Amino acid sequence: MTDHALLLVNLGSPDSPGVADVRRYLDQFLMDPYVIDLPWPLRRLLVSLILRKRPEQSAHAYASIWWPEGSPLVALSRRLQEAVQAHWHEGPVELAMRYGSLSIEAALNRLAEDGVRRVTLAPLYPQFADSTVTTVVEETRRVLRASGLELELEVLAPFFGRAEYLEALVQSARPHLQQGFDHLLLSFHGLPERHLRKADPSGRHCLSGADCCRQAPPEVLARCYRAQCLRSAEGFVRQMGLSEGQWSVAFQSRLGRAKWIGPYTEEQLDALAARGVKKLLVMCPAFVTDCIETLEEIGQRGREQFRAAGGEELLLVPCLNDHPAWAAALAQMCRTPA
Ligand SMILES: C=CC1=C(C)c2cc3[nH]c(cc4nc(cc5[nH]c(cc1n2)c(C)c5CCC(=O)O)C(CCC(=O)O)=C4C)c(C)c3C=C
Ligand SMILES: [Fe+2]
Ligand SMILES: [Fe+2]
Repeated sequence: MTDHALLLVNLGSPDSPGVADVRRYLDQFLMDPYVIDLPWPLRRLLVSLILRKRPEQSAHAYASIWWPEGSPLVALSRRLQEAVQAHWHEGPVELAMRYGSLSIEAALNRLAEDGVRRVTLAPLYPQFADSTVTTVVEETRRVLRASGLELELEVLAPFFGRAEYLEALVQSARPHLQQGFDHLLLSFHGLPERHLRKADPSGRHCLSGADCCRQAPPEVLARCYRAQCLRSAEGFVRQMGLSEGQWSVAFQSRLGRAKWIGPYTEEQLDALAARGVKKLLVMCPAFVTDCIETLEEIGQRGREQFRAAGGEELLLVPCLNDHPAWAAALAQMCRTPA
């Protein structure tokens, strides 16, 4: 059987670190109603305000991490695609980006032309959020409806707690942890608190108390990004054999003035340095490929901040990228996607 394809979808990057390309990319990304969840006129107004200064700042940040092959996120996703293909014999493995170049539409058209009948869609996000997973799934469904392509679609569910993902994380991170460290910070991408409340099917569990994520019932856990991040972190440290006090969780990449889920990575970097942590390891398990948020925000700005606060060394643990254990794990999870 060679008619069952995989479609890997990551977030996407600007075409270049030039200000015009970054502005176009940010406009498409932030105008997605799953990312900035305001009615269109307000969203347009807010995004236009953000686009007055942000493209210059982000372009500078992108330029500092750009590779000869282009954006690290896109280049690493391509390498992952090739590595997964070696484990997936049921059909082609395609790659698309939700924003910017490499559209989902073009990928689906290529698959249909190749005679594919069945597609397993793998949003490359371990934890569920409307701003990542839902927007990818909805865009894929929209393209299928609009094009009339007759492709049977299955979706890989968020894999935050799956043994295959956690084991790959352990195998890729272990050599870095073996170098020794005072503390391990697991820094996840942040999310506005409003998004968490909106996704809560009970309408009252999320953010109801300091420990709500640890007591989330299954239907809440299935939709709560913060609870899923904590499960990933706990699963990873358990399998690594770390003890309490050696590690903590924080959330990075806050944008705008609204309240985001905490604790905030920026504040934790100062707090850890003040507590006497000298050698800090940071890993970012919400990202499967390294990107501006890991390489620049943590690897450059975070490192400077930690050192200025009295720390000596901040080491960034690479994301899963195209690690052989991860490529095998992803193919295996796609065989039982639900
Ligand atoms: C309201 C704004 C944002 C939400 C909500 C958000 C959620 C979210 N994002 C990721 C993963 C990635 N985000 C990346 C970049 C990025 N994210 C935002 C804003 C929100 N993200 C911005 C404005 C940017 C662009 C960079 C910048 O200007 O700072 C990336 C990296 C892209 C790259 O090219 O390298 C990833 C990956 C997750 C997982 C998530 C929700 C949980
Ligand atoms: Fe983001
Ligand atoms: Fe929650």
